[in-house]
Amino acid sequence: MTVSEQPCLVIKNVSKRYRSGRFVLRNINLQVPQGYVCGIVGAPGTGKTTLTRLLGGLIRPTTGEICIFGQNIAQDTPYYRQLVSCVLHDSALYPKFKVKDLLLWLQRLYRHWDEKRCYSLVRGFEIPLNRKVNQLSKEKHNWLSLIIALSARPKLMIVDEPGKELSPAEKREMLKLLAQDVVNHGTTVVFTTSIEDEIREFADYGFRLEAGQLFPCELKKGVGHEAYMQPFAMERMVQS
Ligand SMILES: Nc1ncnc2c1ncn2[C@@H]1O[C@H](COP(=O)(O)OP(=O)(O)OP(=O)(O)O)[C@@H](O)[C@H]1O
Repeated sequence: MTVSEQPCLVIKNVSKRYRSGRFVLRNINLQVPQGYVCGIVGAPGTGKTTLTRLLGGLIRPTTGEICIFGQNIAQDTPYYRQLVSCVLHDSALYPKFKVKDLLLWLQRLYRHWDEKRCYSLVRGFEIPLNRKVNQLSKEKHNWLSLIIALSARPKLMIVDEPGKELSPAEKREMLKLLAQDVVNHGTTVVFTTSIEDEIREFADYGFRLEAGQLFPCELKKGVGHEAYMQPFAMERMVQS
């Protein structure tokens, strides 16, 4: 397998049990190739946030391993942190920073930070630069989290229920923005949702999370996202 064919994300036999309870995820296997959108749909409480936090390296699997471009994320290297942006639906940004100071600080932190794009999105979504993060509305905070994640120019974006707290129109806009990033920059996107139609519209490949396991969703390919739809065998993504 050449480097370009190497999957962006590989989840191998991953299970997760919190100390206090049952297994939330059971022996999950998934491969996501570079430059595709993978959507995971699940009812409330099925483990979407748990999976997102595992992929973002925020918690550790009970068993199994997660590799990004062949590297196990348990090693937690700065290299990996530059490759991945993880946005949780309740992500908290530094509350006391003014937006402009936060962006300047992040710009120094991320090697591939795209300043031009960042300010263009900040202007486009009318994020007030002089306001403190904790004075932003929930909607603006949501947008800012996504803008920051995109501006870091990650190879892999992991987004937990994008736009969960936005209006349906804004939520669509957010999903479109993510899909555009795949077209324009070859980013790989993994997002979760509780709405199956979003998977049908925005994902190249979709999976249903149920009883701790992933099952492929039937997608009507070509509906609204022909531009970034390319043939790929789904069997290669889920291995049982
Ligand atoms: N830190 C934790 N400790 C113990 N149990 C937890 C913890 N976090 C989540 N859980 C449990 O794991 C299960 C899955 O939760 P999770 O938040 O991952 O699901 P979800 O699909 O994201 O739900 P929602 O759509 O409501 O956000 C739930 O039963 C939840 O109570």
